[in-house]
Amino acid sequence: MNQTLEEVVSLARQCGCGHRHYDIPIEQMVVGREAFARLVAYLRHKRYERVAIVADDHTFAAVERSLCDQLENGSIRYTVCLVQPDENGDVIADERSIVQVLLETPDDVDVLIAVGAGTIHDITRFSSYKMRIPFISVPTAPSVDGFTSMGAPLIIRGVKKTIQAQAPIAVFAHTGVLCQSPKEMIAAGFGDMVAKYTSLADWQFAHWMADEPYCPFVHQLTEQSLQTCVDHIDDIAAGGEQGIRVLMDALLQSGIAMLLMGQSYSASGAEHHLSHYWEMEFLRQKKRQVLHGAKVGVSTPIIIEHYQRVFWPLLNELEKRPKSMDEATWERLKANTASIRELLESLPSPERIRTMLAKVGGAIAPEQLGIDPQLVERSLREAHRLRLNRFTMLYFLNELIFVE
Ligand SMILES: NC(=O)c1ccc[n+]([C@@H]2O[C@H](COP(=O)([O-])OP(=O)(O)OC[C@H]3O[C@@H](n4cnc5c(N)ncnc54)[C@H](O)[C@@H]3O)[C@@H](O)[C@H]2O)c1
Ligand SMILES: O=P(O)(O)OC[C@@H](O)CO
Ligand code: NI
Repeated sequence: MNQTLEEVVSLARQCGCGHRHYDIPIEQMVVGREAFARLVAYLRHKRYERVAIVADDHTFAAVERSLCDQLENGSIRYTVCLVQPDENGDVIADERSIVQVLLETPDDVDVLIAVGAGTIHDITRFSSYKMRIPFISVPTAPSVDGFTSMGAPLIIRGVKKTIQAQAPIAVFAHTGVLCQSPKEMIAAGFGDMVAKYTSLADWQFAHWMADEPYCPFVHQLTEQSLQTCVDHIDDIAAGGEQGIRVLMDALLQSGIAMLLMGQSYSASGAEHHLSHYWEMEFLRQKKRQVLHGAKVGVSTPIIIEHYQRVFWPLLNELEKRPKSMDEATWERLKANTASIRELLESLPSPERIRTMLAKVGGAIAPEQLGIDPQLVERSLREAHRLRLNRFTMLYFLNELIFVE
């Protein structure tokens, strides 16, 4: 983390933004080679006797010997639930996976341990919440900022919805395991961070235009985690321990920012709408899933281009009320024009973002991920409908501007 966990807890307590900040239940957060030894010490300290690991075939293989040997040496008894992939070979955070975890978890378990990346964490987060027991996070790849957050984005009847559940009570991220994770997952983690350029801009916009709850401290935590990744891009691209630690710390900090607000505004704007739309389309077409961070990485410059192309001209036509706008929208937009201009100007160019993504080995265009231009076009028109309670600039342009 850029700031220690203790600093964040203390700053959140002093925050004067006027909004409720959720308590951070995370008691320990370890990123290092000693993570699994510290996990065992933590389990013993908590006197947890019955532990259930939730993983999938790949994530369990990534930690198996190093984690299980430690647990056995520490006399911790554990069961393992390996969540099964769907017909396409993907493990999905959906009804089936959740029911599998509920069925395979013994009734007297004290704590669940999520051993995996974003998907395993969301399945475990939701299942443990419904079982009214805590969960511990053991990330196997620095691929998303969803380890420390409390929301679980789930696919329910084919629709991606985020349900607020719970954050972990502790995180033990073994840097040896993270460094061994596939390079695409490291690039995806960087992509999920780059997405904060547009998510933060959308959040700020939502606050100005629709009085959505906003907190400068949470904004700053997220921005700081993004900036450290940008500052250390060479280290992250090299994939060594130092770069992976910087990336992981940033992902954990962004997750805590979401947790403090009890929702994901800071981390997920229109670029996430597009990604979720593509994900659902791939599920419908029974195509193999693409990493979340890879999708939000390529959607971020697309959203910036779209805002520059569609929003910018609108801001120059506000002297008289344009026919495309109702009175209230016009007044509000006029009152905030200077701030919105400045906000749009502050976004990096799409080329700069693509250069950064390429540097860490990530995709820069949707076609590289099997997402065709028609799907991109359709998502720019429709994807905001997935989250009608999220007031992004994309929502605004599609729902509140009336094109004849
Ligand atoms: N809760 C949140 O706040 C939040 C935040 C961001 C993303 N997410 C969600 O996370 C999900 C995506 O997670 P993801 O991108 O981490 O992918 P994932 O968890 O689906 O993992 C992708 C694949 O990588 C494998 N894998 C993981 N670690 C590995 C390792 N060390 N070695 C080899 N293979 C490994 C997995 O088994 C899986 O097959 C999406 O559903 C997204 O919406 C949630
Ligand atoms: O819950 P949502 O809004 O899908 O986003 C969570 C996460 O992907 C942010 O990086
Ligand atoms: Ni994300």
